[in-house]
Amino acid sequence: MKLALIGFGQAGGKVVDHFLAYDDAIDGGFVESGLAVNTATTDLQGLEHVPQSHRVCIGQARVNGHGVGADNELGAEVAETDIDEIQHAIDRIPNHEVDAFLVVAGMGGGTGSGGAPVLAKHLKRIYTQPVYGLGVLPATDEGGIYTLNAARSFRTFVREVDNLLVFDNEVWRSAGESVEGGYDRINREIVERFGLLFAAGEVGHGDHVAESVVDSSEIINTLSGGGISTIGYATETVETDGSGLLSSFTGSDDGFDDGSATNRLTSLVRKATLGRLTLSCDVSSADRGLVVATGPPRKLNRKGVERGRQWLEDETGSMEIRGGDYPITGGNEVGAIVLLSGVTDVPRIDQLQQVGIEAKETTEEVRASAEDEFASLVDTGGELDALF
Ligand SMILES: Nc1nc2c(ncn2[C@@H]2O[C@H](COP(=O)(O)OP(=O)(O)OP(=O)(O)O)[C@@H](O)[C@H]2O)c(=O)[nH]1
Repeated sequence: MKLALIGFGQAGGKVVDHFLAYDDAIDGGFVESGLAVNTATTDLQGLEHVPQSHRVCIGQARVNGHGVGADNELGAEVAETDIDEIQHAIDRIPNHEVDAFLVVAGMGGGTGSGGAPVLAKHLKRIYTQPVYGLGVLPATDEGGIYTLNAARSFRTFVREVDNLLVFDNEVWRSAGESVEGGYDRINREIVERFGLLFAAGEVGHGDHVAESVVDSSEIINTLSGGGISTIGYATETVETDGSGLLSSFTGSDDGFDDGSATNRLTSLVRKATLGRLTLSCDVSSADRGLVVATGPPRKLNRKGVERGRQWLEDETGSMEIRGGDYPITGGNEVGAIVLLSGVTDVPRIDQLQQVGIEAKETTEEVRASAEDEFASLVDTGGELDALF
């Protein structure tokens, strides 16, 4: 499916930059346009693939190109004030070619976490296409302000988008990795999972007609109904060097074995679902799901996808599990992407919400005690007045 990608803030911009590179590398055709919006000019300058004309610096009057320093209320304010500038850049996207918008942002900073929900709300008012969010959660040791920003912004972002796809930095970090090196690797993991999913819905890709190609309406239907989504992905290397010539005459295989293809796909679907998800959750709490088998067309079969799909139906107890293929010629990996949508049992989000509630209570306590102090000062003032 064709996406208009809009990266908000530093993390958002970098992830969109990676999406553009990935789309090119796999010839995916799922990116219609990629934009980056930021309050910091240096972040915008650091991008490699987003065209200059698609980089929008907002909040110049307030922060003069220096970022909002993790103040997400300020991030939201400047996004509201400068929404016309962002719209101006979006106007250059051929809107009729776009199946959906995807607003990408780190939830822990100021610009993206404040601005992304504002932009999503605006887009939903203007366009008829779905508006999805891709929210990156901060790692837990990044500091209180990041967690607090994420806790506040998450609720708003979920409310404003048609579905919030989530990626949790905490789960994907590796010990001993530099921050920058780590982000580069993590960003590749992000775009591989979400990119393959969206590329799968881009009908007409490649020259092979799969048994049951996933199309964009299946992705849209799985995401519709709102809430939050997570993705699992697993791959296996396969032999692809059978003799093509003879097999094309005999109709026999080039190493293709229906039974083992079925088994392979079924176990890949299990691995993808039960392995590391972009956001950990209780799989049985998913409301809807989509299974996509990727890889060389001759290694994919309908039965394997169907078995995997049925297994996921049993795991989730949901009747809304869809399935299909995304054939990729030339590779030697078979994979399964599992999209779980409308998940509700997510410990990480409960933890974030708890932080949000505690922060609100602390703020209220601080305010109440400040008011008490002020009142007692006024009282004392009254008593003092009476003395004179
Ligand atoms: N996955 C990933 N996360 C990132 C990356 N860069 C920053 N982050 C995360 O994003 C959060 C910080 O958000 P940023 O996008 O840097 O901040 P911002 O939206 O630009 O806001 P300000 O810097 O406050 O103006 C932190 O939780 C980081 O862990 C990245 O390239 N990839």
